[in-house]
Amino acid sequence: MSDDPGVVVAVDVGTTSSRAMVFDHHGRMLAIAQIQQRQFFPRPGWVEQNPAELWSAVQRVIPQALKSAGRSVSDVVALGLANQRETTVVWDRRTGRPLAPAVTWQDTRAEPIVEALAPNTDEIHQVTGLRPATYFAGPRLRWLLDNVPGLEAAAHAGEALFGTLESWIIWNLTGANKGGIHVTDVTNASRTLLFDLRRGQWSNRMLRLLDIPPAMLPRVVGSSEVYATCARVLPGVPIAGALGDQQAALFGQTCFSSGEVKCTYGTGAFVLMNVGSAIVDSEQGLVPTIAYALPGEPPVYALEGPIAMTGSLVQWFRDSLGIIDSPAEIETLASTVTDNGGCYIVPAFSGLYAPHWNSHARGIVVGLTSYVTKGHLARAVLEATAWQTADVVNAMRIDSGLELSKLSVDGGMTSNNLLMQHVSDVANVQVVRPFVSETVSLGAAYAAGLSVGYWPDLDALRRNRHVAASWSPQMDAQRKRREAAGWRSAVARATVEV
Ligand SMILES: Nc1ncnc2c1ncn2[C@@H]1O[C@H](COP(=O)(O)OP(=O)(O)O)[C@@H](O)[C@H]1O
Ligand SMILES: O=P(O)(O)OC[C@H](O)CO
Repeated sequence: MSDDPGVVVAVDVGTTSSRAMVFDHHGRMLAIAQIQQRQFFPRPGWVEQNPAELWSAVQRVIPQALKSAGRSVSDVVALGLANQRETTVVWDRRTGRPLAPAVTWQDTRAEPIVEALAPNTDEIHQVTGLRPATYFAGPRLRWLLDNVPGLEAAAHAGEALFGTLESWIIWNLTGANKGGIHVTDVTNASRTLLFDLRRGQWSNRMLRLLDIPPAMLPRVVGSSEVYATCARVLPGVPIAGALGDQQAALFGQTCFSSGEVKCTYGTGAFVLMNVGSAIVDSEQGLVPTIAYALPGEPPVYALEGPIAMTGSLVQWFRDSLGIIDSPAEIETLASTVTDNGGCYIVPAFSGLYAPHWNSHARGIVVGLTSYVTKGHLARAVLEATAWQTADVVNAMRIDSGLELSKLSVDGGMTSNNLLMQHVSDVANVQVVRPFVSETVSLGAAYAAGLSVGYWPDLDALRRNRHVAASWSPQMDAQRKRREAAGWRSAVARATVEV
């Protein structure tokens, strides 16, 4: 008899791509398959995706990854999911067809709905832990109910369903119109503005405030339990874990203890700190959220600083300005100079998220003189990510009263050494990158593997973690003070309403 324990498959439905990965018992990634997916920008501030395209990507990446790992469906002990959060999907219960485009987390069309919630901000904050913003799913669901013909009536009749992307994918994996289950994991639910963070259930008050028909809501489930078995793609395999991608990264980084912090650098950047079993409220513009919920245990909470624009500023530098041909080139260009030449870029292209939360702020480049070269601009692009991280980490220090000396990092931008050094310098932390940098998928795999007993406990996951690189603060204090003042002044100018 074989003593092969099998493999766990994880799928990460991200913003720019969907990926599937195959992991072994040591948490090693055996194979990855990835498909880029489109974003649509039909009007200023609108960012949509096609739910059918995302589901089709999932259907293709899973078999591709299994094939390149040399494994078959019968080797897969569990499937875990991670997803871009807050993105809103509505579909028809009978046909399984989407009733509208997916309205993504970056979309600001629900601004008027959010503004109308302003008088109730304190109460909303009390219930959901969140302050109204277009970032969260609930207001854009209200927008869809107002604007998609027939949706409101279908929702009241229980024929139209709402979900974030893990709901949509689980629905499809478990049989679409024939018996698909309609669930959402608790970490995704906590990002809707419809969820009572303390009670761990949908909030009747919020549903009334946004006038959301309860019949369209998914059932809330934990992050690490068997929800159902797949009817399609991986027939018979238990779907055993699901988390929003940033919570998955926290889990994959094995930040299981209170005070441990990670930052994932992709399109945007998301700093999450495990705060343990009690909600920590923020005076500093951070977002209390659910980190994960394991079976039979109370939920673990996190404090989050979402940053809207980091890697996407590098993409803009490449695609709109054409100064580089690939993201990796920005490091070479930035290394042609030793500092930013007095130039700062605040990438508030669609406002600023944490800790400023200013939806009127707009992007700004300050300090231009004839001295500034494209090398300085490249540096300013990278430094914008570092300073935004520092702003969030400093807010976390104040809210938590902790020193926060270590930051675990992952995501596409962490291959940039100059950037990682700058993060370490300006946030005054030791930056640590683990060997498996695909921590979103790893976290989803861990949640799924734990619930089927593939891994026995959190300690087994901690033992799988190996550090690949680390950076310690090196910048002299005087330069740091000068540059911090430059950044603060640039942010102040970006937030002046024009
Ligand atoms: N070497 C690099 N230096 C700076 N930015 C990079 C580098 N490599 C990738 N990026 C940026 O990282 C992002 C891709 O990271 P990824 O983790 O795949 O993002 P996501 O999960 O949001 O799709 C892109 O926005 C890209 O511009
Ligand atoms: O798909 P990503 O990596 O850009 O993540 C998006 C976040 O979940 C939005 O909150």
